[in-house]
Order: sequence, then C-alpha cells, then structure tokens
Amino acid sequence: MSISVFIDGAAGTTGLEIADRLGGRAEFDLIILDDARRKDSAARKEALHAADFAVLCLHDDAAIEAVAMAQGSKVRIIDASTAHRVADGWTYGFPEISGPEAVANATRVSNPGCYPTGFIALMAPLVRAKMLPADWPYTVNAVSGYSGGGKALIERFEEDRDIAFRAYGLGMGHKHVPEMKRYAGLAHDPVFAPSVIPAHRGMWVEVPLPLAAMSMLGKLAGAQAPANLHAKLAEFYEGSQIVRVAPMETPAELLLRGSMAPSDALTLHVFGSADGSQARLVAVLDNLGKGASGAAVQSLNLMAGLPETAGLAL
Ligand SMILES: NC(=O)C1=CN([C@@H]2O[C@H](COP(=O)(O)OP(=O)(O)OC[C@H]3O[C@@H](n4cnc5c(N)ncnc54)[C@H](OP(=O)(O)O)[C@@H]3O)[C@@H](O)[C@H]2O)C=CC1
Ligand SMILES: CC(=O)N[C@@H](CCC(=O)OP(=O)(O)O)C(=O)O
Repeated sequence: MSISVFIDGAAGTTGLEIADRLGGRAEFDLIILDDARRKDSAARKEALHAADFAVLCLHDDAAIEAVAMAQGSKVRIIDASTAHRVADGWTYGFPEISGPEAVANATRVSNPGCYPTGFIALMAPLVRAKMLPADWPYTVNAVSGYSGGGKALIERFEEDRDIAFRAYGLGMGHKHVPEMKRYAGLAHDPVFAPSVIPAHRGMWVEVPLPLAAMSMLGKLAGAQAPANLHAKLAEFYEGSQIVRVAPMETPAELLLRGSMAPSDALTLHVFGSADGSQARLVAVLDNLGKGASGAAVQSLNLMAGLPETAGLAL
C-alpha cells in the first residue's frame, strides 16, 4: 500500500527539491496541487485531510495556517518553516540529536533551519558531554548559498551579478537563534553572523573556540585539546551515513564550489592550533540538502517506517 504525501508549497525552492527526492519512489503517492489551486485554502485543506503525511514548504504564516487547517485529520506533518521549531508539542526533526525513535513516532515534526543544522551538529555532542561549557558566549560565523533565501533571494542574486558577498542579520535577533540555543543546550544566545555568497547552494557554519582563554576563565572541565573535541564528535556520529567527521588534518584551504551537486550529507571538521590554545569547529553542508529537503525526507522515512537514508543523495 503506498503512502500519500502532500507537499504544500511544492512550487517553492524546498518543495521542488523534496518532490525530486520523493518523485521516483514507489512507496509514495505524491499529492501536488496545480498552479491554479496551490494557494487555494479549500484545496489545501482537502489535500491535508486526504494525506498520510504533509510536508509544509511554506513561509511561517502559511505553515501556521496549514497546521490549523489540518486539525481533525490523521495527517502527520513535517514543517520546513521556522514556525514550530521551539514550539510545544513539536519534535525537532534532527534524528541524530533528538533520537530516531522520537522522530519516527512523532505526529508533528519541525525541520531544523539550515544554519542551526551545522551549529547544533557541532555543539550538542560536546556540550552534552560537558567538554564545552553551556554558559560560554559562543559566536557562529556562517556562509550560505543564495537558494537559502528561497525564490526571492534566488531572483535577486540571479539578477544582480555584482553582489560578491552579502552580510545580514546585522541587527542580531536572527530567527534561527532560539533553536540554536535550545538544541545545542546553551545558556545564552550565540552571536550569529550569517552571510550569503553568489553560489546557488552550499553552506559553511563555523564556531571559533578560544580554548586557552576559556580554560583560564575556568570554563573548561580539564584541558580540552582540539583532538579531544574531534574524537568526541567522531564517536558521537560513528556509523552515521549522513553526518561525517573529517579526519583531523589541516589543509591549506577548504573551498565551497559554485557547482556543488545536491547533497544530503553533513561534514564536520575540527581545526586546532599547534599548541591547542585555539580551535575552529566547522560544518559544511548543502542548505537545500541536510539543511532543508534532505532532512525532511530523512524524517519522513523514519516516520513512515522506511530505511532512514532511502532516496537521499549521500
Ligand atoms: N531555502 C532553503 O535553503 C531553506 C528553506 N527553509 C524554509 O522552508 C520554507 C520554504 O522556503 P523556500 O522553499 O526557500 O521558499 P520559496 O519562497 O522558494 O517557496 C515558498 C513557496 O510557498 C508558496 N506559497 C506562499 N504562500 C502560500 C500559500 N498561502 N499557500 C500555498 N503556497 C504558498 C510560494 O508561492 P509562489 O511560488 O507563488 O511564491 C512558494 O512557491 C520556509 O519556511 C523556509 O524558511 C528551511 C531551510 C532551508
Ligand atoms: C540565506 C538565507 O536568507 N537564509 C535564510 C534561512 C534559511 C533557512 O534555514 O530557513 P528557515 O529557517 O526559514 O526555514 C535566512 O537567513 O533567513
């Protein structure tokens, strides 16, 4: 018996990528509304009530509306928007961090934000193990491909080829900070510095760590050499086909390529100074892969009782 999945917002950037990942799979029957009906409330409500699963690939207000319209139905929802990431009654759709069973059994799953995926993957295992303090004022420096901003930012970057670098979130208070704080287990909001480069997809999320200064201030339990942090991350993600911890070596450079192929993997790096006084934790991913559509499909697989990585590009 096939599983019906309604993609609400299937004409958008995330929705199209989810439809691509599910399209060739015999287990799923996709419900996709045509152009004339895709924003029609009655048609969306009918689809929400007919489907086994709905993946909301919508901006927050339309996602909140969809959840209200689904009331009284049996549909299980994965919401790709920011609307429910720290909301009561929702499971954070990051199986490596929330636990695969929690996601598999949930009826309401919020898909993590793209930048938080990198940040939380790096930080949660180390904070949980008390190798990094929960109460340090961390910073997050991050770079995204322009597809991270959906259709509007894609259009802007494709029209204005003169943008070489776009820093934003300069007033702080970016919408991703609450989920970063909560799921990394932090006491304070991290200082988040996001930016966009003229590449369609790709993402770099970095957390610089002044280890010697943290130790001097009594914030580290014992000396935490960069190699210890790397070993803990490697242990935490051992056996994962999705999250990979790169060997601890220091290349002369790391590149994000404009021609990056779609990928649902997430690669973590730890770089350390020779004397161990400083480290840089770095996550490299595809904002549209593990940062959005790949994560939604991973959660859908688990919720539908299918192999976790089915249909993913790894
Ligand atoms: N892009 C990314 O890398 C990531 C995106 N996300 C999140 O995923 C969600 C979707 O983002 P993204 O795909 O980038 O955005 P897009 O703007 O590319 O797509 C959103 C789609 O929703 C449609 N839409 C708008 N209002 C309604 C409505 N009332 N009913 C039905 N459809 C509607 C839009 O229609 P129209 O085509 O007419 O504009 C558009 O096709 C957002 O919440 C975003 O924050 C999360 C992680 C990463
Ligand atoms: C480059 C860019 O603009 N990125 C988006 C976040 C993309 C993402 O993860 O989206 P949601 O949290 O909305 O689901 C931003 O900073 O608002």
